[in-house]
Amino acid sequence: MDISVIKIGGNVIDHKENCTEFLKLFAHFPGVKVLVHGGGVMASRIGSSLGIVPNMHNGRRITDKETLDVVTMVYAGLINKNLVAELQAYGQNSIGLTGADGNAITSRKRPIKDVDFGFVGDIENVNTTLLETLLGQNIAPVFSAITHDGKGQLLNTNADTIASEIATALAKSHNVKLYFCFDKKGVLMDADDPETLVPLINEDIFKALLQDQVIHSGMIPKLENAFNALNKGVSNVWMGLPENLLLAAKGENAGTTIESL
Ligand SMILES: Nc1ncnc2c1ncn2[C@@H]1O[C@H](COP(=O)(O)OP(=O)(O)O)[C@@H](O)[C@H]1O
Ligand SMILES: CC(=O)N[C@@H](CCC(=O)OP(=O)(O)O)C(=O)O
Repeated sequence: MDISVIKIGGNVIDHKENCTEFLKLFAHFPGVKVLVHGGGVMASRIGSSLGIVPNMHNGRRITDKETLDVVTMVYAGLINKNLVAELQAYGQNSIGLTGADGNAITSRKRPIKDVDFGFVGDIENVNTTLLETLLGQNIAPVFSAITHDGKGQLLNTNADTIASEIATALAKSHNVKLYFCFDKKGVLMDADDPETLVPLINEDIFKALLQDQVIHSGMIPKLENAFNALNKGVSNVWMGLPENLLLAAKGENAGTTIESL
């Protein structure tokens, strides 16, 4: 099968109009597809309103017990169910999942090294049989950023990592393309200036831009996940604005394409 794995960032879905525009696009995107959504900005805001202050390290959330409850409610509940309901309205049958549903994604609580990330899971397995069954019925799986350890514990997992690991697992038997849609035109030399787009990036350029702090915060895990997918058999990896998704699918350069060395 030709499969598109599309990730949508929290900064896009946090704006109703942008979210709706993206979901219509996703519903009409040709072929078989999987959606993975973030929502970090919403979890931070809703958590803060409950007195649970966000704690980030290099773009990744430190997830204590209270934060895990917040992210479960916000990602797997509020966001995931609203996205699925809206997709149904656009004629795209879809099913909202955490990693626990259908045993879709198992992960292991990250061991404590320099930093204790708390209830954060590193992915161990993606249930491709389940995904193939759903995709074969033209039901789009819609994943929130929650996985489980198989022993009853839910874990928070970066949504870019989920997209990358799903794409990689499916790439063992299918032709998979991975698209990261977010609130910027792509990788930028100046994150506030869309005119400074970097149209192609490889790992050497990434390391140099990281050193110069041109790339920071959430862009670090996004690019690490992009290279991970490319190095493990995903045929194309792209990042950019949701409205440029169709151009990207046609191979037109409207964002940043990730290249292997
Ligand atoms: N060089 C860069 N180019 C574009 N964005 C960058 C760059 N460095 C850091 N960023 C930041 O990374 C963010 C994207 O990461 P993140 O917030 O995790 O995305 P998402 O919306 O997908 O969750 C951008 O909104 C931007 O603020
Ligand atoms: C462990 C970890 O960092 N989890 C992420 C999951 C959500 C996410 O990735 O959302 P965006 O795509 O909107 O950033 C978090 O809680 O922020």
